[in-house]
Amino acid sequence: MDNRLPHEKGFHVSWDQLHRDARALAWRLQGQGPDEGQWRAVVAITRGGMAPAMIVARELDIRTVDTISVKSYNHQTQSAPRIIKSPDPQVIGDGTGILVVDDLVDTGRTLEVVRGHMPKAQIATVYAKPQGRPQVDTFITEVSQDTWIFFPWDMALQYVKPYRGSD
Ligand SMILES: O=P(O)(O)OC[C@H]1O[C@H](OP(=O)(O)OP(=O)(O)O)[C@H](O)[C@@H]1O
Ligand SMILES: O=c1[nH]c(=O)c2nc[nH]c2[nH]1
Ligand SMILES: [Mg+2]
Repeated sequence: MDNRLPHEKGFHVSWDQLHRDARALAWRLQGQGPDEGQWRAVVAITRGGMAPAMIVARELDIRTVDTISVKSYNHQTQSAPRIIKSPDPQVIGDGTGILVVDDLVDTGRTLEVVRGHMPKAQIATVYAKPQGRPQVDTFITEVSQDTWIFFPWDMALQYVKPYRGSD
C-alpha cells in the first residue's frame, strides 16, 4: 500500500498554538484516568506525539513517560504502518492505566496498530480528522480530511511579499 493524499487546505500550527491546544487536552483529560484517578504512565507516539505528551505529562503530573514508534509516512506519502520501537512491556501491560498521546489522528491506521499493542489504553490526540476519529478517545480540534496539518517543527519563519508591491 502506498498512496499520495490530496490535500486542498493547510492548517498551520505555531508553537504557541500547540502549547495551548496540548494544555487544553490535558484539561479535558483531568479526572478521566482509571477510576477517576491517575494514569500509571504516558506513552508518546514518536515523533509527533512527543511534544504534546510532555505538555500533558507536565500538566497532569505524570512522571513515567515511555514511547512507541510507528512509522507510516514519508512526508505526505503513506505506507503500511509498522512498530519500530515498543514501550517497556512491564510498564504498559495490556494498556490498563496508560495514556497514549499523539499529535493527530488522520486515517487512524497508526492508532489501530497502537490499540492492537495495548488494547486497554486511553488514546488522546491534539488534532483529529474525521476518518480517524473512531480510533481516538479524546481530542481537541477537528479539521477536515482534505486538510494537511503543518506542525511548528516542520516550519520556519520566512519573508512574505506584501499584497501590493511597489515594483
Ligand atoms: O492516522 P494516520 O493516518 O496513521 O496518521 C497519523 C500519524 O501520522 C503522523 O506520524 P508520522 O508517521 O508521519 O511520523 P512522525 O510522527 O515521526 O512524523 C502523525 O504524527 C501521526 O502519528
Ligand atoms: O504533519 C502531518 N500533518 C498531517 O496532516 C498528517 N496526516 C498524517 N500525518 C501527518 N503529518
Ligand atoms: Mg506520528
